[in-house]
Amino acid sequence: MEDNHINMQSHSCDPDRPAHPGIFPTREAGKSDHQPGGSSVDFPVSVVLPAGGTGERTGLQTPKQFCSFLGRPLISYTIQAFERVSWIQSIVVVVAKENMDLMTDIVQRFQHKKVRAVPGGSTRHRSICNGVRALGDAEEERPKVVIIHDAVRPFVDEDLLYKIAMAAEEQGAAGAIRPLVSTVIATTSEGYLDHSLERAKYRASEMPQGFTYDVICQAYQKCSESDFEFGTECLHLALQYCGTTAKLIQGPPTLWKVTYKRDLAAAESIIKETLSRSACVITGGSEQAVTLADALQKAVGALDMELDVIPDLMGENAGYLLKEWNFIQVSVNRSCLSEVEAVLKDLEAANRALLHPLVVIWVHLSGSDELSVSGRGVEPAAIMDLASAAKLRNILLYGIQLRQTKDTERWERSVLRVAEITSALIRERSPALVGQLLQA
Ligand SMILES: Nc1ccn([C@@H]2O[C@H](COP(=O)(O)OP(=O)(O)OP(=O)(O)O)[C@@H](O)[C@H]2O)c(=O)n1
Ligand SMILES: O=C(CO)[C@H](O)[C@H](O)COP(=O)(O)O
Repeated sequence: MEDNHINMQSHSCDPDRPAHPGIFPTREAGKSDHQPGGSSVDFPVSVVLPAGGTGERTGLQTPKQFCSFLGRPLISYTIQAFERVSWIQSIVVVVAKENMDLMTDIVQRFQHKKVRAVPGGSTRHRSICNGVRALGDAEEERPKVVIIHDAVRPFVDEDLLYKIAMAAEEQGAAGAIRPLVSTVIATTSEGYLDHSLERAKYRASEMPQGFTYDVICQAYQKCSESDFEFGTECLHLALQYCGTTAKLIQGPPTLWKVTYKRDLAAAESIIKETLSRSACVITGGSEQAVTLADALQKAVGALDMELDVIPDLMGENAGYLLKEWNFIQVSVNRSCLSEVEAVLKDLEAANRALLHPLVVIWVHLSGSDELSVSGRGVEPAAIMDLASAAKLRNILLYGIQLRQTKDTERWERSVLRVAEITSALIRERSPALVGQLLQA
């Protein structure tokens, strides 16, 4: 259970919390991307992402690295996890020849900048070897350290990459490990137990792994056809052919490799959970909106989502537009969509919401005397039209309507419903509900 566990209660300090599939909602709006501990390496590091497999074990036609979550292929999440690390200079993605065009299209569509694709081989080692060779094409661009990471492990974070790169530079090779979940046994050819290994002494070898360029090149130059055909462990090649003993570093459980169909569902759920951590409420400065936002903050806190409350998206607050935040625009007694239209325009100007569908929720707080939104100006069709246009830009717009009341109990119930609906809309990102005006 541990591997797919998602901690629903705590936030950024939990080391086992899902790492970032290239999505990293930092708490500080307007600042540049977070660098854990501010660590950076001062030697050139490049990455090889083997993505040339067929994903037979998923039982699907599409190789797992090209399966999409929220409209974006898995490989793109993995690439972004590396691309956002400032000290990584280049990324080589190794794909099967027949998928080169698809990969080029992904690189363009999701605006990957540090990436180039090279053709893979018939086994994982052959693919990795092609990637490493491609890094050596231009002598002046040769990295000091090469990080190798399966394209189908999207949840890798900068802290671990830093540790791997530093250890690889010092030691020649380094790799991530995890404790074994099950005991490993050896079987006889007749299918009986031969012996079992003492579990505490062994570890599962995971990715990422890092090597100095010289070590990994030499290992692939010297290794046998049998290694290329049947080998599964780059660290072993470094030991056997270069005498390099790898430093091993324990990584988080989310390093696990998408292998079976159920892993794709688990990856999707982690991606959704990560994208749903934070939202900001835009109040327009109205007193009632601030009261509602404060009440929402309390209610949503219990649902494990953090809300920042801001009056508008001006000045420093414009930083929110560049982050993986969701937006809740509260409009009070104003049954027109102008405020949420302004938010959509700001997002468009900031060129946001290309990589992941972003959620914008319009909360219309009507006066106790107002009948309904449809009775006063805004027709449900208007929000539907606005939402359809926004959806083309990968923004999912939903509406929630609630009525002010002096009846405290009723008001609290309504606020709780807004919080629940908001949380569900942000988590699920359902395209089917886009443009709907829900009643709280
Ligand atoms: N000839 C190959 C085989 C595998 N890989 C890559 O190596 C990583 C880990 O391998 P694995 O999980 O075994 O992927 P597949 O070989 O695609 O899966 P399966 O064994 O189920 O077919 C994947 O990113 C996969 O695309 C590769 O680049 N070239
Ligand atoms: O964990 C690893 C250690 O090097 C590799 O990702 C693993 O060996 C890939 O193997 P397979 O292709 O059999 O899934």
